[in-house]
Amino acid sequence: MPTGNSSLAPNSAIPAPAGPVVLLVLDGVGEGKRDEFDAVAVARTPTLDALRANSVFRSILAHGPYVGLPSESDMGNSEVGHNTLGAGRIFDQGAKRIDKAIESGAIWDGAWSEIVAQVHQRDSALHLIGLLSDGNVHSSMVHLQVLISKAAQAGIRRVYVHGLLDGRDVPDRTGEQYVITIEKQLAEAAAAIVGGADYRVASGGGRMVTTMDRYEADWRIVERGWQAHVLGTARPFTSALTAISTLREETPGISDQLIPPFTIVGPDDLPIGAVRDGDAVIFFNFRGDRAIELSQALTAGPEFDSFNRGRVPEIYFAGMTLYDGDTNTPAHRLVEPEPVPDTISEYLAGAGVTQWAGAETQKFGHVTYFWNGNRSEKFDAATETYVEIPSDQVPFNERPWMKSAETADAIIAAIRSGDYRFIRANFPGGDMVGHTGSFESAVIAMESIDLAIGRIQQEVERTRGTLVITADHGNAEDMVERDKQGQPTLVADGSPRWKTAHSTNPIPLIIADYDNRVFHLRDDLPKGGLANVAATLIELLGYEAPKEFEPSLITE
Ligand SMILES: O=C(O)[C@H](O)COP(=O)(O)O
Ligand SMILES: [Mn+2]
Ligand SMILES: [Mn+2]
Repeated sequence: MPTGNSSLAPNSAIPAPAGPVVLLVLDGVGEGKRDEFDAVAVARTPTLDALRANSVFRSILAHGPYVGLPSESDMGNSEVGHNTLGAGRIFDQGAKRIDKAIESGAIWDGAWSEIVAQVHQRDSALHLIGLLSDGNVHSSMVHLQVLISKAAQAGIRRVYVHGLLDGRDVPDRTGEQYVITIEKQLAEAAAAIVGGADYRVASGGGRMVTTMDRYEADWRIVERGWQAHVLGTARPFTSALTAISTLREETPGISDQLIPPFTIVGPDDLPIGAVRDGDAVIFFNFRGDRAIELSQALTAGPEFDSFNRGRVPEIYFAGMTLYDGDTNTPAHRLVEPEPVPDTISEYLAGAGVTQWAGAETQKFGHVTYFWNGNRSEKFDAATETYVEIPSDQVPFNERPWMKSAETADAIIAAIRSGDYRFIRANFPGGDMVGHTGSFESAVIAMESIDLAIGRIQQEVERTRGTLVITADHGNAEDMVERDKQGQPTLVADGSPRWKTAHSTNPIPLIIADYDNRVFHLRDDLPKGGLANVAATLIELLGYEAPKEFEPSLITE
């Protein structure tokens, strides 16, 4: 039985097209300066260029307040972007939700009191695992700092931070600064505890090789994190700063995200903060995609078979928030999420509109789980199909074409089947290759995506459907770190300081209709953004958009 809301009325002005409405989300493809650091502009993209020139085209906003983030300077990201695309409305998101729970004190109403009770009763340690970053995408330094202060106030005597290095949502090669900040706070907090306390960084590693895998793309990443944080058997160092400087010397130019995992050991060569029976563990990341797998490893029983965990400590585990609503992962959390109700998928399922969603592994959950308001189950299994194409397990600058061709194959098969009225897919190249900081690779990523779009476009045209192309946030269109005036910055040898993070740029919206329907862009929505896309899609499918949605960007 569909769980959908079935109140979509037919649109009297814009009829449904003969063929499907096909939405392509080009992950991390914004509207840039079209200069030599804009991989989207530098790439040879004849199909995208022709679509921009010959169909309905405008740019829309995908950052900060337009996707529910605190300020204009917050770059967008995939979670909030796909949540907003699917919800058709703007909700408080990510960091902002946790910030509010800290302000109101609600953060201490959930699992926190059980954590404190456990640590006192068992005379055990509290472990804080997560990303050391102020990118505000997966985690926030402020949240970690608040937890450390609160632990000290609660008189907890042993606190160990297992800190992952970012270099992906913040400028690269800045990892040390975050470690220095946290070590200083840990030392101050410990010094203030009467009778002495042990507050230290106990392990770490670059986030793309340690712990933060997503969508089960490569469990070995989580296994390495398990060894570093839980077992304490990663490569030993006497401090996190020594670890980072040594590992950097061994691989000059290494990105923070790729720094191998490490464990801090004491003079006896034993790990200072391995996870033991009776301990409490908080994963302080708030975003789910890259937090689910370690959470599973930390809480699953003997049936767990994604890697061999060896010793499995008996612990109290809590996440910062709920990471997966369908599997209730994790069972304990500090902040309860606000569900996103009445997404576009739910409305379409309720109206009986057949839907297909697909992407390669790296973004599969984005077009399903995030798109559906953090829900991985379908609304109506009878009318929805999800297809995942396995991603390569390599740094993506080495395979920048990713699975663009295979994704196009799957979309074309879905169109040809005639079974689906709404098809949505994600092409990750602009984002995943943009994050590597390799400009040449990002150009190739865009060219391979353009080739894929060309093939899809022909099929949409042949079936008299509508092709809609947008993105979720920027990345590949601005590949250089800029100063406050927007000028590119250089490294010591005069080469550009390549940027690995997202941008705050607007993103494109292209609507190419091949059924000769008449509609125009509205001119009264200059601040239109991702939240306006769902209503636009519903109108393009031939229905009236729900009243609670942000308005459609088109009019008859
Ligand atoms: O998880 C990541 O890869 C980055 O932190 C954010 O990228 P995404 O929001 O595009 O997934
Ligand atoms: Mn993205
Ligand atoms: Mn990204």
